[in-house]
Amino acid sequence: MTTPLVTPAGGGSGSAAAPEDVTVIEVAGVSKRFVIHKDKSLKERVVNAARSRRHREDFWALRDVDLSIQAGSTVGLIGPNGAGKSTLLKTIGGILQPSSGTVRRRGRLAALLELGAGFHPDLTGRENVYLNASILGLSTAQTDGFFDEIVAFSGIEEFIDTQVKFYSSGMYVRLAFSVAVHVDPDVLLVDEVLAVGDEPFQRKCMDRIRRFQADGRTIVLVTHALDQVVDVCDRAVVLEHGVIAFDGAPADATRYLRGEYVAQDEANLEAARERAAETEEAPRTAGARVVSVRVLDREGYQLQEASSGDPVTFEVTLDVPSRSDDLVVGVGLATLSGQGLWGTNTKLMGRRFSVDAGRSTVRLDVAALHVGTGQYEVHGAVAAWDGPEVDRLARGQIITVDGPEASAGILGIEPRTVVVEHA
Ligand SMILES: Nc1ncnc2c1ncn2[C@@H]1O[C@H](COP(=O)(O)OP(=O)(O)OP(=O)(O)O)[C@@H](O)[C@H]1O
Repeated sequence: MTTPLVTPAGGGSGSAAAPEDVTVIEVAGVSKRFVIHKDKSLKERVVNAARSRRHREDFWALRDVDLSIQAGSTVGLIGPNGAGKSTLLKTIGGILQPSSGTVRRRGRLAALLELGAGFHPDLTGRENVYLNASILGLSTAQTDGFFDEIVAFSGIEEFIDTQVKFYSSGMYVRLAFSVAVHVDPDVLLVDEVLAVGDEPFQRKCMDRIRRFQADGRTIVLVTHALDQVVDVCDRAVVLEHGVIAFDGAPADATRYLRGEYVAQDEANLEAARERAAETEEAPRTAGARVVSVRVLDREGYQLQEASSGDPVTFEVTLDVPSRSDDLVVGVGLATLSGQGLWGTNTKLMGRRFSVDAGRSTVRLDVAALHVGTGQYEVHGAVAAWDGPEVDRLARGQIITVDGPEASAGILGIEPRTVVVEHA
């Protein structure tokens, strides 16, 4: 059975934007259980044939989730793989029924969910557009009205009479997104499938999403593009293991999640170190640790504040278990939400060196710190010359930068003159 791209949930008008204090989606105590069937080995199946052929296991993809979404908001659902984001989005869209709890929706809801959902593979693009529209309750004449626009936006005119089973993922998403946004929904649910579209199409989709926002419509977006969440959303919800771990401002949510990813990376690094220590061929860099990273002025004093364009020195302090000439030391800057901005390391700088066992400091001079007004995280890392990173201090220091007065943004680019010529 095909899943409708658009559901007439709540029977909304599909046109007027709802006032902002109206809750359009109310998820209350929602849990979703999947039953996983694990095939046993052939031997087990033969031995236990009389009892059961399959082994069943319950898996809770969502646990007691509460979420209210107001009209006119753009909410990002973020979190690690398998956290339950898509399951929650499908539950909101009415495509999955919760095992317990309730979901209430208001207004017409359009959903762009996983690849394969929404379209019937044996039907052509044209037939699928009409099928989806009829599922929504639109007449053929109404569908005729927006058909050309859908096809033009999708950019796949040539293939509109081809069965969708022959579509590439990108073509599929182009048509699916186009249908979803042209049927005048109050609420748009978008799963990360947009990422399979090429860059120009993704830009077009983002433009359309911004237009939706300007119209006061509601958008729920699942994505792994954390910078996009900060850019587009006014609220972000972090899901982890099927529960809401954070709900708030996008910059705070992405910082929280990046912190979790760093903690996970550190746990992985630790496990890799332990594994390396157990093998005889453990690299000599295995136990290297970044103790601190600081930004200094040329006199060697630590800077908490700097001006854009200042010469600075990054100082990384290391603990190394044994003498090594195999180390790469790196430093970098990121925004407070964790978006990486810049980095360098001693290998990129063509500088190989050796350090003795124990504590050492490595200083990297930078001619000018060209960043705009704001606060930045400074990180330090150590890696093997031809191997993986062995340790990283994600937030060694925060530095406040006073950028060029006449410019805004992350880059510290100083504007000089304005020339106006009259023709
Ligand atoms: N139909 C299903 N049957 C069994 N398990 C499922 C089903 N759908 C999802 N799951 C499981 O539920 C968990 C949550 O899946 P979901 O797709 O919602 O995660 P996600 O956060 O969207 O992940 P990703 O970022 O990888 O897309 C996963 O462990 C997944 O394997």
